[in-house]
Amino acid sequence: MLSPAEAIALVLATARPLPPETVPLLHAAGRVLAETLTADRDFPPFNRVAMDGIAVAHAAWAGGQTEFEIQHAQYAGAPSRPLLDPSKAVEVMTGAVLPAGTDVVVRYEDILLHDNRARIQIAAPETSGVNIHHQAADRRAGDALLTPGTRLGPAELAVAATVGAAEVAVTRAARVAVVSTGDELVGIQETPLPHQIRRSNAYALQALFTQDGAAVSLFHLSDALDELRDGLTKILGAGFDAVVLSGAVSKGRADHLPGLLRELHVREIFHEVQQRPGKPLWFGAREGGPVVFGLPGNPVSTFITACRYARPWLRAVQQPEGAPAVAAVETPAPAVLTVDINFKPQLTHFVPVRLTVDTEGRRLATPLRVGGSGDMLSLVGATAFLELPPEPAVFLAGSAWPCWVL
Ligand SMILES: Nc1nc2c(c(=O)[nH]1)N[C@H]1C(S)=C(S)[C@@H](COP(=O)(O)OP(=O)(O)OC[C@H]3O[C@@H](n4cnc5c(N)ncnc54)[C@H](O)[C@@H]3O)O[C@H]1N2
Ligand code: MOO
Repeated sequence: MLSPAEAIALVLATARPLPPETVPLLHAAGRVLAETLTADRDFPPFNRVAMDGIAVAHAAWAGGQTEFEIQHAQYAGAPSRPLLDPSKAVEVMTGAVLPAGTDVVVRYEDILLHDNRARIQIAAPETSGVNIHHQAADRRAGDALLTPGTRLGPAELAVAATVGAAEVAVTRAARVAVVSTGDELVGIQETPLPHQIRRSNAYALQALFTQDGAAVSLFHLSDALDELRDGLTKILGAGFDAVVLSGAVSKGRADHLPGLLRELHVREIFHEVQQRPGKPLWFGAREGGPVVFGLPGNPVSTFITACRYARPWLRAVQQPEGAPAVAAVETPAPAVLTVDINFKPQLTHFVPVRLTVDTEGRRLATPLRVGGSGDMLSLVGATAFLELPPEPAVFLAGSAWPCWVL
């Protein structure tokens, strides 16, 4: 049986970059850039006044002059007017172009203004340039500011806006079908009969994949073989990039999916991974069609396997052509267990935890009480999960293990 590392390698080997598309910047949050955005001008584009006050010639001030007549006022957004007489000053506002002929700004807090004259109350600095954000101090025109493969968060969107990228090329959103299966499951508006439950997995998966920019469609199919076959045939041919099923991949008589998927020409790449939860995980791909994740139906198994296998695939396919696909997939950072964990089976053990940071900056992982992989309530408050290897059987408090942040 495959280890999680072998399984994720097989999953990622199927990831092909999605093509780019152009979207308005307003709709680009969370998407992955498929072009290079360059500085269209210097940053800042002019010597920018950084404090409200007066601008003077440093040479005059350093030479002993402390009283300056105000020649004019320079506001942000107004074309720059030079200082014509170096013994005078210009009142300047933050964001204004520094007037030619001046090279230092003195804050209002450090001057007295009276009768159109300013008296400076502090000693001149040794050099000019104080309180000025100099042209090109941050970047030069033509510099690459954002490169392909960058996820557009708030900071990146601001950069795109400032270079005038009203539209940006991003990788197309992955189209994902989330399909729950099972005759015991009813819709969330329905009142379940005693032998039924409401379907919850699809909502967790929808939220998880949407966070990564995917366009998710929800489906539900019953366990009846004919309905399952008809439904899956339609879904597999509907142009999705990935089909994510939950349930019906284990050994029960109604667990038809592995056989049915083979019948529908979805090539099995693996079935079962040496792990808990999530051992019955199924993964395959259809030639010219979607990849298919058959996630085990128990809610904790569904959630953990979606995070560990489906989400990295989603991130990998969003990396544009040429960008290293594996760069999309973060590596787990170690976290320190706060309690002992005993786990004897020779399986990788995924443990939902809450992460905190101690006074020395170490990441601490406190396991949540999990009543088994059907206990979906145990995931509430989880911020990460540990990946404990098959050996040893006892994981001591104070030891550090790979940890995936949710
Ligand atoms: N004889 C064996 N039985 C089982 C094995 C095994 O190795 N041998 N593996 C167990 C493990 S581990 C898991 S996990 C489950 C996975 O089974 P399936 O993927 O076939 O899932 P189902 O049987 O369809 O459902 C399991 C459980 O989860 C509930 N469920 C399913 N879908 C949803 C949903 N969308 N929302 C909420 N809850 C859902 C379902 O009602 C079941 O209670 O198999 C073990 N059995
Ligand atoms: O591994 Mo199953 O996924 O225990 O619940």
